[in-house]
Amino acid sequence: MGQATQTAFRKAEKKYAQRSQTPDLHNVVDLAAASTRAAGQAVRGIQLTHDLESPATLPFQLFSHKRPPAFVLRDHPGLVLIPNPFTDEAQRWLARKCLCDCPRPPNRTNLTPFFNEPPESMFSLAANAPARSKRIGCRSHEDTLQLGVTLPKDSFYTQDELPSDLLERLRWCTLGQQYNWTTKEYDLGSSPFDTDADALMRAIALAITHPDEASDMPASNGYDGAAFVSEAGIVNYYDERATMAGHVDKTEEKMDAPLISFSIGLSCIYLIGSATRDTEPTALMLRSGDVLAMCGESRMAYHGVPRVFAGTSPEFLSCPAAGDQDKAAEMYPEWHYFARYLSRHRINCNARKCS
Ligand SMILES: O=C(O)CCC(=O)C(=O)O
Ligand SMILES: [Fe+2]
Repeated sequence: MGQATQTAFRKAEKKYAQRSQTPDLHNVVDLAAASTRAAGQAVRGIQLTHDLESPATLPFQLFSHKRPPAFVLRDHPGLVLIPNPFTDEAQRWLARKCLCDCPRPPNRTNLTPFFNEPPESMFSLAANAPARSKRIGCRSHEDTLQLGVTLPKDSFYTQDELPSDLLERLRWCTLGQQYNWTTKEYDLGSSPFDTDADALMRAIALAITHPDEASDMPASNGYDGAAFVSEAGIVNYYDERATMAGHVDKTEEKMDAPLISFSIGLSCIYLIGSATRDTEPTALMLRSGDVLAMCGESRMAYHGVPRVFAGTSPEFLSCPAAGDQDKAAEMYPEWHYFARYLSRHRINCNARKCS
């Protein structure tokens, strides 16, 4: 696509993706850096309408405040941002969930069509002494074709591989109703949505219900959060060079419910535009723990991740001993495996109600 026909969204993607020099972050809305244009002009504070309650099943607090500060973007009605409401232990627990519990059968991953994935996640295998040296078998070409994808050109996907090498190629897993990236439909059956993750998403949906009642801003979220259930979700795994191109999530049958997400690990630039690629998007700095909800108008908006920033994972994730004393520790591999991964990756977990 030539310069003249490039959309405003694409231009912004290129600007933040370029690596030859540090991108100009002057216009990035960054709630943790008060010096940017963001703080005063781009966002407006809102009151959460319900307390953020931890699921009763958890032996520790998920949220550091019941009513943490929350914001909407003035130029993007319906985009709600709750800067990291989690305790450090909760972030570590969420990371463990996203790495050990989510990317395993019956949930599908980007590796599913090519490898006979064992019941454990690649992360758990890579962190386990006898398992880590055992190669995972690749599928036959017939099997791969039957699973509805084309055969890869990269020979990596046509030979047996070590769990640690597969982990480096893990890009996504699907939760609940399984999304088919080829047909762009939820037509690959369903697996149970993790109950704790669903409880967390519901707590957020409830807390952001009607935040604009008392203001003259356009309603940012008229959806009744009590009706929210996580029916489908995606966990995205980004290494330091990974990006997600601009898109609209519109497969869901009904689009009135918010799309809710949290991110763990490295910071990133998140672009949020409008219903067309022709509007210049707003760039947000998303940091570890940040919660984003796309409600109302912004549920239909183009968005993407053109840049992940190396070296930005917080100490309580990237320090090898950080999680050794956590309440969840005994169920999972030693923390130093997570620390190594989280110091080089960003994880985004999102949930949608489809019907
Ligand atoms: O990684 C993110 O923050 C965005 C993910 C996303 O847009 C998606 O999974 O549809
Ligand atoms: Fe998306």
